[in-house]
Amino acid sequence: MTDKHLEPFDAVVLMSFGGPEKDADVLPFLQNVTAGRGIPDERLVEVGEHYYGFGGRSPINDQNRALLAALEQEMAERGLRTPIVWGNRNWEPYLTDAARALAQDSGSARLLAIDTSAYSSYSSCRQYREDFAGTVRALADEGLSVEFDKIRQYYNHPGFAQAELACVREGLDQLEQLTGGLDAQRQRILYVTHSIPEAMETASQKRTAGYEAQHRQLIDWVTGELGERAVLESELVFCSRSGAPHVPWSEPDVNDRMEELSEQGVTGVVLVPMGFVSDHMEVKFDLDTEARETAQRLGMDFVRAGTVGVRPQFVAGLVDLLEERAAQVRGDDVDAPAVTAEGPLVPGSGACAIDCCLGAVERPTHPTWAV
Ligand SMILES: CC1=C(CCC(=O)O)c2cc3nc(cc4[nH]c(cc5[nH]c(cc1n2)c(C)c5CCC(=O)O)c(CCC(=O)O)c4C)C(CCC(=O)O)=C3C
Ligand SMILES: [Fe+2]
Repeated sequence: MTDKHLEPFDAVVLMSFGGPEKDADVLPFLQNVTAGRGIPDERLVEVGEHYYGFGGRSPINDQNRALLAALEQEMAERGLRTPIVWGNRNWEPYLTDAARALAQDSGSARLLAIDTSAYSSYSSCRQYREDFAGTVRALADEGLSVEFDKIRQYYNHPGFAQAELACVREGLDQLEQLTGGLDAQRQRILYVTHSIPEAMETASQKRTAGYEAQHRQLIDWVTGELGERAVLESELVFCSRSGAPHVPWSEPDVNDRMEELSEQGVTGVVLVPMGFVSDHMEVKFDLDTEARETAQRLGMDFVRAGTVGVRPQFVAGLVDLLEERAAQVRGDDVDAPAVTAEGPLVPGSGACAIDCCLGAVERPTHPTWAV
């Protein structure tokens, strides 16, 4: 096979949230996450307990190690020789350290980033671009020149969408096995994503369909693909709200909705964590622990569907997106497939422009796409 490179990039960076690895990491990690964000202390204590309950170790880092290895393998199989590294916002390995290591030899590096979040919002897109800006500045102070670009938000890329569809199909199979058959009257699919503040939702609508609407578009696509298997009604619910009680966040909460549905005679649910690419702490605690307890209390049949994780369609889709972005930056003609009406959210276009997902506070982002 001939060697290929993702020209003009020197390396790929898998960019994620980061998480603690042991008890002693939990507090400093939470301080990193919440610096200046106005999260009530009670909420921090509560979230700290979630991590201590899992030995102080977030599942997210091992999941990123697995994703990194899967991406490496997929790139190698395509003959792509561009190196790939991993960097985080809130814990080691930090993005700035990963970028420094890449730039140290030649004094500069041009990096193409994958973020581990699929939808458009400040938390899931723009904030990562602020991190890039922070790294660019920090390394400039050290005399190193780094530049970032990123792949598009991929909630409607066929790779992610097909992998999500596979998760839903498996979840339905499990509920069917558990209860002896799917029952349109008494069972529901609950698609779950991370709740965000209403102001963040509004900001996400500036240049795209918006965070919530993107989830709904993908749900509609999945429902269509399920065909005759689309027996159960489905809806979108939220988890992991963390703001002060008087600040509005996306609703309904998954537990509240399960209570309501139970009162209406629903006896079984499949939870599909479509807002998370792997089984993060939110999935392990808020769904596998808390929502499962809610189901037990209500006497409901409960299935938690998988996340896309390292499913081959998802991993191959991410590498397709690397090739797509590199081609766009080179100015080559390239197909940008998408399964929903919004179409591909091309970086640098309106979908991910300088004011995309910008809320009340403006902090510098990188790349500083002007359009
Ligand atoms: C949309 C979204 C995603 C999905 C997109 C993406 O993946 O990026 C996401 C991911 C994650 N969030 C995570 C952890 C936390 N998020 C917090 C706080 C917040 N999240 C928010 C939103 C999101 N968060 C928001 C609006 C806040 C309020 C404060 C703020 O505006 O920043 C807090 C503070 C305590 C609390 O209040 O919960 C923690 C500890 C972890 C790691 C989990 C692990 O360890 O496995 C992951 C992957
Ligand atoms: Fe979060």
